[in-house]
Formats: sequence, structure tokens, C-alpha cells
Amino acid sequence: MKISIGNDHAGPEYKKAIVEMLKAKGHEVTNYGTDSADSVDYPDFGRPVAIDVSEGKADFGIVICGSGNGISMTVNKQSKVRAALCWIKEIAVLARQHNDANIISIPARYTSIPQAVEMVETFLDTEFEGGRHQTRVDKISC
Ligand SMILES: O=C[C@H](O)[C@H](O)[C@H](O)COP(=O)(O)O
Repeated sequence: MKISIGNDHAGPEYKKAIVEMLKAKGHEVTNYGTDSADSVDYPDFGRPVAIDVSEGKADFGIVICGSGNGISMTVNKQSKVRAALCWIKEIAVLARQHNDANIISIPARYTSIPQAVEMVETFLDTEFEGGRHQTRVDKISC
């Protein structure tokens, strides 16, 4: 799959571990995130991910900031984006099964790197259930 990823200064090490996992699984990754711990503004690094997903240039997106909130607020402004803030694996599963989320947002300062990698793997491996959830997802963009 094609996956775009973006992060601010809270997430370079998380991004690195996630990208290694994705490449090992054969995914094509576009990195829009900073690779430095120097302070930056998360909207600049999240918006390109949202545009890729919105325009169909990426199948899924991954965004990372300290709390996961600022960058998820940013990407959710783009049409067709459904970004989910995930802090445990079970939430990542539900974000796909119930919400058909197409971007996962990770709070780097409140989860570990192994947990973040596991959440992304789970997110990408979980299918949307459709049915009653499709009706609700359709209403999000009204
Ligand atoms: O929602 C925003 C993110 O958590 C940012 O990563 C955070 O605000 C950055 O904070 P600071 O500038 O204090 O590193």
C-alpha cells in the first residue's frame, strides 16, 4: 500500500521505527515529517499527509505529534479524511472497524515506540465492518 507519514519534533524516533516496519512489509512510504528534534509547527507536517489521503495519492496516513491532537485536528480539516487519535491497540481496531479511519494519529509523548508500531500494524490490518457503521460514517461528512 501507499502510506504517507508526517510528524513534528515530538515524533522523529517514532516515525523512524514505524517506517522501518512499513518498509519491511513492502509498503511504499512517503515521509513528510521532520527528522529533527528542533521545534516545528505540526500543521506544516500533517497537512501534506491529509492532502495525499484526500486526493487518493495515499491509501492511508500516519501522523504523529506530542499529544496526537494538534496534528489530528489539522488533517481532519481535509475532505475525505477521517483521522483517529489512538493511544491503545483496541482504539486503533475500532477506528478501522467502526469509523473507517484513513489516518491514524499517534501521541508520541504518551505511548511507547513498540506500542505505536503495534497500533499502526493493527490499524492497517483491520477492515471496516460497514453495515450500521457505513450509515454513520456517511453522516460525518454531511
Ligand atoms: O498538539 C500538539 C502537539 O502535541 C505538539 O507536539 C506539542 O504542542 C508541541 O509542544 P512543544 O512545542 O512544547 O514541544
